[in-house]
Amino acid sequence: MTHQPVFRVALRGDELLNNPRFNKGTAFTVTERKAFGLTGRLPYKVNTLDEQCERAYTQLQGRDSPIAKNSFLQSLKSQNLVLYYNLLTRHLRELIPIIYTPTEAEAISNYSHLFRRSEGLYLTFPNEDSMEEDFLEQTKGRNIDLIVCSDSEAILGIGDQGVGGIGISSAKSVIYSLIGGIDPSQTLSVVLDVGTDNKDLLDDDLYVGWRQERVRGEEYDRFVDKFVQLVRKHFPHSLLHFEDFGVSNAQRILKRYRDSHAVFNDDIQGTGAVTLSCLMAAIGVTKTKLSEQRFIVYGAGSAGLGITRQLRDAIVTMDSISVDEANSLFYLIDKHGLIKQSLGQANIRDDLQEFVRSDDEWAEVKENGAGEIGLLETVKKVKPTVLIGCSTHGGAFTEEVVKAMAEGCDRPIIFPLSNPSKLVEVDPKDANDWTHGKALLATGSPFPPAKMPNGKDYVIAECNNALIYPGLGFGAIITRSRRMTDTMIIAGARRLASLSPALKDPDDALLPDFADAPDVNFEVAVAVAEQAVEEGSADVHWKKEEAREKVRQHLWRPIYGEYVFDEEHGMA
Ligand SMILES: NC(=O)c1ccc[n+]([C@@H]2O[C@H](COP(=O)([O-])OP(=O)(O)OC[C@H]3O[C@@H](n4cnc5c(N)ncnc54)[C@H](O)[C@@H]3O)[C@@H](O)[C@H]2O)c1
Ligand SMILES: O=C(O)C[C@H](O)C(=O)O
Ligand SMILES: [Mn+2]
Repeated sequence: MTHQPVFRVALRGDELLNNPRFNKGTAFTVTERKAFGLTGRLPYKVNTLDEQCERAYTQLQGRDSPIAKNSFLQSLKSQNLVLYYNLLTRHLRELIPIIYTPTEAEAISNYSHLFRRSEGLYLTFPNEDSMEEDFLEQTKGRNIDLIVCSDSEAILGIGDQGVGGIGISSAKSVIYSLIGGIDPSQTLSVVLDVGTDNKDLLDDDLYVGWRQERVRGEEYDRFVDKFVQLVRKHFPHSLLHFEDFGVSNAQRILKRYRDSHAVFNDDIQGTGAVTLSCLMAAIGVTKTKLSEQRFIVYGAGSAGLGITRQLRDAIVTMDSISVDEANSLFYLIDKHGLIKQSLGQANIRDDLQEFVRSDDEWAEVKENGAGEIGLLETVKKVKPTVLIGCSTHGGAFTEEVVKAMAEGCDRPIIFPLSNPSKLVEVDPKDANDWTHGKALLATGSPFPPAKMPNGKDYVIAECNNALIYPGLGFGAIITRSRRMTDTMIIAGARRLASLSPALKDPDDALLPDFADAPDVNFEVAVAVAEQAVEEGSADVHWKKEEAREKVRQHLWRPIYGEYVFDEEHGMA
């Protein structure tokens, strides 16, 4: 039986019932009801957490659509955190897609219309002067270990969502607590509302954010910098997680701050890490080396470039080849086709320069190699072994593309990673059918199993950064690391790869199931913590061998504590 912790609490009556962090609803005991002035405020029966979960689950089943379930759970979260997390823990596989990808995308795009209650911290451009005051007000009395923030410019694949981006910061924070075991009261979700260029939102009278075009350039940088400096000043040991920034800001901000604080960009680094793990599992099945692959990455934004760099670095380290040789294995395609010289320097972002292909290579395909080269042409010429999609272009991997790829290699590795589900580059069921079960598949959103020619199910791995970032973050937090280093991330990715079901059975999924995500992330956190201590990124006095026990001790679990009223020293 789990031991019940004892908390000193200063709140009474309605204040206690209205505080989601401390509220237990009908689970307050008779003694607590007397001590906290609740006897007349609650119905007679004292429920157990099991009973409360059963009731909440039944109520949830009464909602008929994913978005209605999402709203129900959102409201439960604002009433009783322990009950919310406990319920989710019991039904992880079923409920993660409701509170996270893909349903959260729908909730975010309707944010202003679904709005009922605020959550997290809204830092809005015109209120820049009071930013520190607002920040301190929101975090008063709490020790914040984790801050998730978004400026909402590139939310999943659905683009600029303005103030609704608070939804992705909150959902990512929830996953940290649910899967990673980070105490939710030590997390902070932030939206940096710097306006929006989403015309529908600008035209919407009910829009609840700052109805102005996006601030860019120096003013934007100053605003972001002010926020980052506040985080560094007040919570120097925290992890600052950036989510769904526009591609050029994402890269720039990460580079700017990564040597002075533990910052982490999930779309770049989290996605790079989970995809590396997934690929390691896939080449375990094909019995080939990383450096023997030819890669096409379709969509060269935050995720595409993050993945490319992560894979490239892994190839250099693991297969001991030069950076140039490793770069030459990658073909990146974006809106204007293959990224090659004739696009012109001005049209190619700086951070893509090392992956620009020469025109000469394409002289047989197009005169002088100039002109746009599309996906199908690239597949036919390059004969890729790996095709990764992070383009937001639903259906881009057509039957012709997939079949052309299957002609060039025995076991095509195809990861259509765009979210939410409707933007997936190819439905995994189709890719499986078109390749007669030969393709090794993973997607960014959850999909049902595909049928193999022998009638067996092929479980589609969910290659979503949520399978790894909670563990990466926990590993960094528990070691009080002041940097999130590449080596810490690789340690986590390798540990995740080692847990792939396909290592035991090549017909099984490439990555562990999300139902096992808490155990998987525990292992990732241990690997990251070990690495942080060993390399000296950690700021703790314990040894690498103690990492496992330390992670275990710090895991937060959604159970009720026993409350003692203490007006003077209690929590409020
Ligand atoms: N599975 C995961 O864990 C994961 C993680 C991060 C992002 N994603 C998904 O990947 C997608 C991209 O995310 P991002 O953060 O990199 O966004 P981003 O805006 O930084 O990048 C998208 C890129 O795709 C390009 N693009 C758009 N249309 C295209 C087309 N028709 N053909 C080729 N390229 C095209 C854009 O020009 C841009 O460079 C989203 O759908 C997102 O949900 C998945
Ligand atoms: O949010 C997700 O599901 C993964 C990823 O960070 C994305 O932007 O799509
Ligand atoms: Mn994201």
